[in-house]
Amino acid sequence: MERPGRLLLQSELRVRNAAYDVSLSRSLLIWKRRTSSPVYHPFRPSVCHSVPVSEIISVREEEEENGSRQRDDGSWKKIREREGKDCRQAFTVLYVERCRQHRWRCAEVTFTCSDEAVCQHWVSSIREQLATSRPKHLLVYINPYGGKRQGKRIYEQKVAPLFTQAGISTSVIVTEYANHARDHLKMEAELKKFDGVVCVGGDGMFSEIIHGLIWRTQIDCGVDPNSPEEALSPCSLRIGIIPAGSTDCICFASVGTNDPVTSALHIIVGDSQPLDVCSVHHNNMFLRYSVSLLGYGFYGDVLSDSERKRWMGPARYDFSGLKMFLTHHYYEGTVSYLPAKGIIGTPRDATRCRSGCVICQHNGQLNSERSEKYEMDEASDSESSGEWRTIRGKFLAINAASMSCACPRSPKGLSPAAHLADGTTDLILVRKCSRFNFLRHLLRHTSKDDQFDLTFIEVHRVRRFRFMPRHCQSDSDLELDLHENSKRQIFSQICKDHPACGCAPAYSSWNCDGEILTHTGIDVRVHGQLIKLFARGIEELPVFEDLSNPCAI
Ligand SMILES: CCCCCCCCCCCCC/C=C/[C@@H](O)[C@H](COP(=O)(O)O)NC(C)=O
Ligand SMILES: Nc1ncnc2c1ncn2[C@@H]1O[C@H](COP(=O)(O)OP(=O)(O)O)[C@@H](O)[C@H]1O
Ligand SMILES: [Ca+2]
Repeated sequence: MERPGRLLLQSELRVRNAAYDVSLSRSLLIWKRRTSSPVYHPFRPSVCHSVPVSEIISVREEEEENGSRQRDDGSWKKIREREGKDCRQAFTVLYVERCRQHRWRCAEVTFTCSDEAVCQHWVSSIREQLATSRPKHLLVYINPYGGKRQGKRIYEQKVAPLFTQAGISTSVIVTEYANHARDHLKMEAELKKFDGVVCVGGDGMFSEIIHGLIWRTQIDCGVDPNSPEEALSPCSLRIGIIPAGSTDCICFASVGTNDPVTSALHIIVGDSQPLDVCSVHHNNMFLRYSVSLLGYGFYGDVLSDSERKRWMGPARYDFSGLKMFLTHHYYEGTVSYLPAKGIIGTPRDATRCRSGCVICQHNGQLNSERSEKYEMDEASDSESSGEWRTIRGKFLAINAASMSCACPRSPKGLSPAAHLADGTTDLILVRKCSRFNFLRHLLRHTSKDDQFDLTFIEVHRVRRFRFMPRHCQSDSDLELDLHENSKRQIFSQICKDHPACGCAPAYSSWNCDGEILTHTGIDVRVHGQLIKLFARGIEELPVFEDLSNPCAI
């Protein structure tokens, strides 16, 4: 915990009729009960509280008459003047309180003082400290059809009242069709008016938002977003995620919980968490961006199958997951990758990406130095330097996790040691194995056991990778792709008719943050810290009482 630093203000104020010494510094608000005797009272409620200024949600003035509080609106003032009653001034501070499992809630404390000037001085001093990195105007997109179709209700009931309380103004767009938010951000939105964008929906909706925002940023900065070699310009607007989808793994992996109120509070206090973004190309043609999972084979098949079962809601993933596990298809192809050099951390170490992650800071710094060098010496990272490695084989799944991909289904995620902002992605190859072994691997996502500690799994931390399915010898041959796909449809029909024939389809599809990609041969590149979220990474849970507690000073 932070030390209080130089005091800006100190007064004796009352909280629920007890006297408190209240102090404000740039970093902390502390209220400490004045005790007449130094004797410890075990049954008295806690006597000293402190709140980091960065976690104060808002402050509002109240007025109090003979102990009964009333909001400070004009009508009350008139009554007071007319009747000339004995009034005391009060103000309420709303602040973040931590609950179980990384959840945040809004708590409040009301201070009363006899002097109006003192009260106003307190209110204005606290407000002054809240300024800087907090958003004032937000552009909100709601997907009314995501998850359990509760997006609009969640926003209106749980989030909008908090934004109002914090003095944030909003422009709200309820989307009317898929890609509405993306296209609005790309072409129409007056981004200069806003300090951030809020996405109410799931991973698919978040994907729309980043596609709009990244595209728009490149156009505004004169960068060609189609080129796989170009260094993309980072987006300045932060994005807040109010989880209202089916998996919500981007929210879960960056906040630690899928809770709309917690997300709203991270937005209000102006948190900032950089995030890596992968660009996905096919033959130098831009396809999509990905921030969480890019999965071929198992996760691609689960997604394709589940899209037809949207009516089931989030349960469609369990249904399709079981079905694709039983189907047990494998796919042949070639994976090549460029291992991340000079970084600290590996996909199999015990460190976890947490709030203020030093690995993200170190590797992020390294990336920005590298990209400066890269601009001077364009060939430094290319194939010509011969660092690429190639693996040919039969795979049940090929997954690239740019972040842990933790979600309620798997609280540690697809790659538990992956980092939000280290400029790398963890490439996980699951080779063809028995159903029993694949089940062991899958089940380990939900237990403490290491899901990579199996002979048919390998995992590499990479900056770039490519995949080429076996049947696609010349990757440029789109016609062949189409031809093979129609062949595949015929085969799958035959396979349905003759379930025992055992032949597997040649192609799966890529699951790119919950969207299906139309091409199978892809070239993926990580762009370190390209976007920023209103989040701070998962907070380490406190182990024991902090010795540097300012109340102890
Ligand atoms: C037999 C026991 C199996 C347990 C396996 C648990 C592994 C779960 C790992 C899930 C990783 C999810 C990564 C996130 C993907 C989302 O982008 C995507 C889309 O999410 P959305 O519907 O937009 O919220 N969801 C899925 C399931 O593909
Ligand atoms: N108004 C809309 N109507 C239909 N689809 C939409 C609408 N708005 C967004 N979408 C699309 O819905 C898909 C799923 O959204 P998402 O919020 O991720 O929910 P889920 O987590 O349930 O998949 C996304 O691909 C998004 O592009
Ligand atoms: Ca990463």
